[in-house]
Amino acid sequence: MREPITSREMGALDLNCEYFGLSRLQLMENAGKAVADEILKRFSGGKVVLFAGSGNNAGDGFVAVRFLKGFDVDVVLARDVKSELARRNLDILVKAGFSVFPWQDYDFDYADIVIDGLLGTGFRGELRRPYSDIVRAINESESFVVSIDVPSGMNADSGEYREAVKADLTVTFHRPKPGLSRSPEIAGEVVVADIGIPEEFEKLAGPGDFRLAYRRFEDGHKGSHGKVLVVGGYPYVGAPFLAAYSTYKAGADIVTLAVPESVYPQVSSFSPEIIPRKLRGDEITEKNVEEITELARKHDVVVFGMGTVDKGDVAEEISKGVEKIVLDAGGLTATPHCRSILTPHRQEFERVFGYEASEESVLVAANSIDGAVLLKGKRDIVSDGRRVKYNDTGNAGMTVGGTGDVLAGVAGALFAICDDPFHAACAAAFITGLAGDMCLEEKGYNFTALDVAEKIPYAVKKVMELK
Ligand SMILES: NC(=O)C1=CN([C@@H]2O[C@H](COP(=O)(O)OP(=O)(O)OC[C@H]3O[C@@H](n4cnc5c(N)ncnc54)[C@H](O)[C@@H]3O)[C@@H](O)[C@H]2O)[C@@H](O)CC1
Ligand SMILES: [K+]
Repeated sequence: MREPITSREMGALDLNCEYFGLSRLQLMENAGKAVADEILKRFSGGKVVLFAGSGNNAGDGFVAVRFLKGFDVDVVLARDVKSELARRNLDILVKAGFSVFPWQDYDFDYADIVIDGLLGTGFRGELRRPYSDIVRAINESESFVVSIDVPSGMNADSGEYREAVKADLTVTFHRPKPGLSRSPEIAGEVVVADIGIPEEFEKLAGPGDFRLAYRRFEDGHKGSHGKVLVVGGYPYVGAPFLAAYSTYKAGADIVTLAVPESVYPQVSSFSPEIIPRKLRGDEITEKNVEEITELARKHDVVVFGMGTVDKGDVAEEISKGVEKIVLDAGGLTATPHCRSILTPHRQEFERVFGYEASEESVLVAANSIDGAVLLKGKRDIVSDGRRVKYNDTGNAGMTVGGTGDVLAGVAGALFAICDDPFHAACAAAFITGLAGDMCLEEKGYNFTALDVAEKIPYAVKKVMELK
């Protein structure tokens, strides 16, 4: 059986499908048809009662009954249908003359088959009435019970339940939900139905991946959206600044930029938003490790290396005293001792790891660290040693200098609020490329890294508004 998928990951995949052109309505049609097919394999006729909730789980049920030709079907609504897609499918049933009843008016005395389309992966908390009444009625019946996706009342991820439908058969979609194997006593026989999501979509970063990493708190205080320490500079000045600036643009609350004395005067005059810190000496060396580690204590993540050359030793020492680090440019030669994201381009990757850049070698490289490798390229490859994703946003205009620094900063901002380096890296690659694509649309190919940074908030807005 395929590896389970959590409801958050499934939600991300389903947003990605929609973004790549495979609509939720199509998926719902396939899901409903799959439920009907499993019933048709086992029964040739009889009385069916579909109990429907208010979400897409109900929508799958409305589709399913359309395929049960020759069965006597009653559709029973627990409450008003809220999901627009489910509503569309319910309207079809009404138009087609199906018998539809509100639960409070329905006299449930007999069914050969009950279809449980009450609650799926959107279920939270505990069953409220009338759901609890319906679940009890289903469990008291002698009917063959088919649950759609998960038995209603069960948490799809943990398998926990207080009161839940006891299914004879659960038809779940795409991949099993983790809760099903944790509560086999209520899941019954589990069938994993293919609903037509291409394998490749599992490996393609999309807006769903960004949403897995990005979080906003309504009641947030200063700092709750991330505190990032960016360390870099010398010989280059613009690179660490670009990274720090982009960290803000990707939503971090506090960004501190620490650079050596030699470049401090320039860097500190760039932007009033960034808090500049002066590191002793003309370039970053081992003697700065203590002050950097001390500074890092007030931050969630350190982004190290932009504008430096061969500072792997320093980066490695810093990584011993912090929890999360993003390494770029001169920091890449380190083997980090904490959770990390490495952002090499092809040449850097091949120099540091000694293999030709490929999906396989990125996977192997990522396996050697506690974190993720984000290989930048026409098609970015992200891996944490277990999972691999590609990212196809971005365009030829992004070969301009500095876009790598932007990406490192964005990765830092996302890593500060998301503990999973793989999700943070996928999100960073996707959103930075999208910002680049928005630049291309507006300005043609002659945009700069600063233009990409400026577009990050708009890319974020676009992704967060997707439905
Ligand atoms: N994600 C996907 O890719 C796909 C999902 N599909 C179906 O969509 C389902 C998820 O749909 P939804 O996200 O709409 O969620 P659900 O249909 O599971 O339920 C959401 C509804 O239940 C209500 N609800 C939540 N907790 C409750 C509680 N404790 N008591 C009473 N009501 C409660 C919510 O207010 C919401 O209206 C899946 O389980 C699956 O059946 C399919 O259509 C195929 C594709
Ligand atoms: K269900």
